[in-house]
Amino acid sequence: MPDPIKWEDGSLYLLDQRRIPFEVEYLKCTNYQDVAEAIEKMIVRGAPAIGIAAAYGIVLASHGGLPMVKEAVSRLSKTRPTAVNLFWALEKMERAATDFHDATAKDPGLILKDHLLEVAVDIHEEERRIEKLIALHGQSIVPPNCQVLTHCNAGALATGGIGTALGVIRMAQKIGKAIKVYCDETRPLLQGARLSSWELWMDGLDVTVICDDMAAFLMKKGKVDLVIVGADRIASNGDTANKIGTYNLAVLCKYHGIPFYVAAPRSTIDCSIKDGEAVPIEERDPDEVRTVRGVKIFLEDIPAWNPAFDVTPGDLISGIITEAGILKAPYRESIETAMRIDVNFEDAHWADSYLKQGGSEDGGI
Ligand SMILES: CSC[C@H]1O[C@H](OP(=O)(O)O)[C@H](O)[C@@H]1O
Repeated sequence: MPDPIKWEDGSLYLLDQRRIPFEVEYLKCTNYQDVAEAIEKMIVRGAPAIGIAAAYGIVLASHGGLPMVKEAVSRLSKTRPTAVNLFWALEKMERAATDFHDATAKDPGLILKDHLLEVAVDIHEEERRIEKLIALHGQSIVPPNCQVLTHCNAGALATGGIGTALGVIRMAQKIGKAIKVYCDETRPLLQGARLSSWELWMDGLDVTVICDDMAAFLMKKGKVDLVIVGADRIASNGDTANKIGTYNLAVLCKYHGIPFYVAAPRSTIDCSIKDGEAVPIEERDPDEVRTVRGVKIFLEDIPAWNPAFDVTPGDLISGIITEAGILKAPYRESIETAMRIDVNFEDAHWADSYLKQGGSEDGGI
């Protein structure tokens, strides 16, 4: 699986996910403006991946010192409003620059860029380790011979690691639970059809793409035992913002008595908001609805509505799988506890032993 985010020789290379699966092309970013545009155009997308890319964007601004770092933070924070990982990463990078700036006042020899690169790489590497823990915890809710439905792409392309929802699926498969996966195509930008099916197919999994409007009938036919999705922002009561169409699945799962799980790192939890009403929902260009891969499907003059996310109430969520374990309702309490847990990353190593089974040295992805 090509890395969606690569830092090489002082530049950031972003896999252009708009072209996947038919072309594998990287965009070279040499300044923070390039990174901001890449996030807005969804060349790089997915909550954790957006945060990681933005962190490297701050590194590209470091030659201008703290003033340019602050300029870059402001610009990057205006790219996409919903995924909280973006703001978490920018805050961490700005704090590192500010703290370091005080230090450089005393010792001008220190190089801000090297320090910020260290912090950005650490954010990236920690995300990879976190996803292995999410996968280890999450596989426990996947029964053998499970038929799993997933929505959008919460895989390696969305996170820079093994993925969150797809990381759970990969781990369950590697541990020996034969999995059949259905991917919702996920209109309008088709992240499920283009990205998730490609990731899973490349890993040799049994994957089938369905149109979003087929999910209910698939459930009625008894072909879905579990739904697992990613997240972009989780409120302190467990209400979860994720790709538009996720809420539909949660309601359908309630009706059909099917478990509905969210998989996400704790950096996706926003404890500053009490419920999902406060999540800023990105509205994108109506032309994304008006076209399919550039081909118009209805008249220009007819308005289109294009919210990129919806919010699933916590009471429709069976569990939230994080690196600190699987959180259950009441989420206000379980989230409060989870945020205080000091996670032992040692376990991530034995995740590798599973992921490497039949896979390459880099943990099977
Ligand atoms: C692992 S988070 C992935 C999350 O992000 C996606 O949104 P987008 O493709 O618009 O960045 C979608 O909500 C996924 O669940």
